[in-house]
Amino acid sequence: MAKRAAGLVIFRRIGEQIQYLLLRASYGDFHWSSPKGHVDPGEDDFTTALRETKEEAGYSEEDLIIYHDKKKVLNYKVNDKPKVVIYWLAQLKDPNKEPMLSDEHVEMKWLSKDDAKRTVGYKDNQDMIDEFHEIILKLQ
Ligand SMILES: Nc1ncnc2c1ncn2[C@@H]1O[C@H](COP(=O)(O)OP(=O)(O)OP(=O)(O)OP(=O)(O)OP(=O)(O)OC[C@H]2O[C@@H](n3cnc4c(N)ncnc43)[C@H](O)[C@@H]2O)[C@@H](O)[C@H]1O
Repeated sequence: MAKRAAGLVIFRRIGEQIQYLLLRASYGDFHWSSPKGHVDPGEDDFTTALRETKEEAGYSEEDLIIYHDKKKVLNYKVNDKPKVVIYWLAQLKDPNKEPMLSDEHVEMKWLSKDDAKRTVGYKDNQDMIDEFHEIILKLQ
């Protein structure tokens, strides 16, 4: 069975700019991703996404506008085992509220779409950012 994780792709608006939050892992290949993590037994994906966002970035549901109908699913392999990651799009209400990191991450950045795509590196994640970005532009 595939390993399952869930999280939120969080963006903020700073003036005319749209920026995406990325966190850098404190382990392994020190990769960058949106807040997300393993779905615990009996937990639904959305509950996981909220819990992991609180644990990893310090943001609660009240800090965010969550677009429940804007969801993307990534499928990839980690150590040859399939993994599925479900992400919802979310906007940080107060763009000046900085995240509070846990010991799972060593660094955070707010990045433009193109810098976020470069930083995550993986094609499916880049495509997801593009798709979410188009959705955000239509929200304005
Ligand atoms: N590897 C590790 N070593 C030590 N402690 C660990 C660990 N992973 C988690 N932990 C610890 O385990 C505990 C439970 O964590 P928890 O967050 O609850 O569970 P998790 O499932 O491990 O969480 P994540 O899904 O966020 O894990 P990840 O960052 O490894 O996954 P990702 O898919 O991004 O990344 C996994 C790999 O896939 C790669 N990858 C990411 N995105 C893609 C993609 N789109 N396509 C292909 N490969 C990708 C990454 O570069 C990376 O190599 C925590 O204490 C945590 O610190």
